[in-house]
Amino acid sequence: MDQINHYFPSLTEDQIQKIRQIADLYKDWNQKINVVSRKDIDEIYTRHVLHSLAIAKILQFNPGTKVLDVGTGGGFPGIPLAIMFPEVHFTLIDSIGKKIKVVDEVVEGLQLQNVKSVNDRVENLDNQFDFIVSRAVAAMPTFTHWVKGKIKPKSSHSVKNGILYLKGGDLTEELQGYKTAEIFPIQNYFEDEFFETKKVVYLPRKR
Ligand SMILES: C[S@@+](CC[C@H](N)C(=O)[O-])C[C@H]1O[C@@H](n2cnc3c(N)ncnc32)[C@H](O)[C@@H]1O
Repeated sequence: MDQINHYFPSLTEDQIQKIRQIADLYKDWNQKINVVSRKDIDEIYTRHVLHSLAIAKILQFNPGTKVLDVGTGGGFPGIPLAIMFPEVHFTLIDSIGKKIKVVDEVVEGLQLQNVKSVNDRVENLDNQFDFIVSRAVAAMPTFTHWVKGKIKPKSSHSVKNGILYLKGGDLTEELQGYKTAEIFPIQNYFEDEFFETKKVVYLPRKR
């Protein structure tokens, strides 16, 4: 928790309060529906909250931006990002109903007004978004196939709309064929060995 304050000094008292509540809410819900591994729940601020917020180090979403979190599970990276950007509209989608139940309970517990949840496969969504965020869902070729056509062409940001994906390890092979991909090592932003191999992959929308 202290780490989060340190890396994001401009958080308001309300945002800090909400982030503080996260551990209790997940510890409680995780006993009923397992969405976070046991080892990770003790390190929820580093492994889930801070990891999710790495995306905020790459891009500050403008107010009014529409962001889709694909395969959100229990709400990562969507929930921490929704706390960080209260004026941005987040849609969190997962194909497993009980995971979305946890998302709904956490959203209610934190009184987040900017989060909508959807229990479906992303392929079935018709809407378009400015950005798609995700972590640990599918290899990039499968993922980009699933979300094809779901990113709006016009951007209000200084960069093109696109995908911000949290990935680990050597991505050389997986990202072959994605010439416009940019890779941001998270250890450049947060000093914790957990982030040693972790990256944010930014994939701008293709024309
Ligand atoms: C390994 S979990 C990751 C959960 C979360 N993103 C995290 O990092 O904690 C992958 C999630 O993706 C969901 N998922 C897989 N394929 C999906 C699809 N096509 N549409 C929506 N959700 C999907 C699964 O149900 C699962 O909850």
